[in-house]
Amino acid sequence: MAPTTQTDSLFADGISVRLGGRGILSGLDIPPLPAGALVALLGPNGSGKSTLLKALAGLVPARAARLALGATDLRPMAAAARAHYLRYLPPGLPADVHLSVFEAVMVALRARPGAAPATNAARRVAAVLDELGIAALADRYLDELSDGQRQLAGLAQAMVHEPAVLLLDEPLTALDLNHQHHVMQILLGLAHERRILVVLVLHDLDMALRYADQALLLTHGALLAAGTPAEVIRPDHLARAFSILARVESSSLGHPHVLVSGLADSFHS
Ligand SMILES: Nc1ncnc2c1ncn2[C@@H]1O[C@H](COP(=O)(O)OP(=O)(O)OP(=O)(O)O)[C@@H](O)[C@H]1O
Repeated sequence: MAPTTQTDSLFADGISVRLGGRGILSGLDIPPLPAGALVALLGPNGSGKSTLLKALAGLVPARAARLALGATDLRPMAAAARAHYLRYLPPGLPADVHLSVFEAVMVALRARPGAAPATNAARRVAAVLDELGIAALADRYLDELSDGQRQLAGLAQAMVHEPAVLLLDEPLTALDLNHQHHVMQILLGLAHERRILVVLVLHDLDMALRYADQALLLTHGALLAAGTPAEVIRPDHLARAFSILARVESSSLGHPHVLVSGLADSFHS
């Protein structure tokens, strides 16, 4: 396997996925996503966001004209091999796994090629739990945690691996407001300081406006818009994608917010 550095961009062109006899993604061209970027994947329910992340991770059968991390062609790799480069975190961890949080993160770390010796590994696991503010959960069992706590444990599993690309499917969904911002700040740090490409599905457009470097907006399995969050999260795009009448205004704190004034049924397609 060719060595890959964490400074490579992800290239995904002509991504097509069929599931259950239906075309879910049809020749989707994603602009190159650079290492070190926090990319928000946006779109209405059923628009193909999860399918796209799974296609990148090799978890659903997909065709691609190009799928590469830098010069490394990911297409011939099965999901297990791709996981060394791209780590997919589903929206919820299975609730029936009887491992402690520490053990679960350790298992993830040991699965990494060239895993660190045991004492370093234990230190690394403890550091990640600490960084996420869940050190107190280390000895708790996954099947005894709340959904939000389990989501943070899943994030620790994904982070400890330090892949080149993190693919996070709705990582904020079960989290309270404090943890949502905490996690976004951690992800921003992973992107900007450790040069990891973080692609995350978000339903909260304000979070995307506030934290993301780039945004991708999907509708009906196609890319409606790509660019900076301000370029993507615009009234005309929101009307077409979400059938809402909305505008973006700056709050008194200087953060942009989406203000919804109504539903735009006439835009619904
Ligand atoms: N295994 C499957 N078999 C058949 N169709 C599927 C399968 N998985 C997803 N789909 C369909 O693919 C489309 C895209 O689903 P996907 O989960 O990617 O959407 P999403 O944008 O992530 O939605 P949400 O915001 O609701 O999570 C939907 O119409 C869904 O019904």
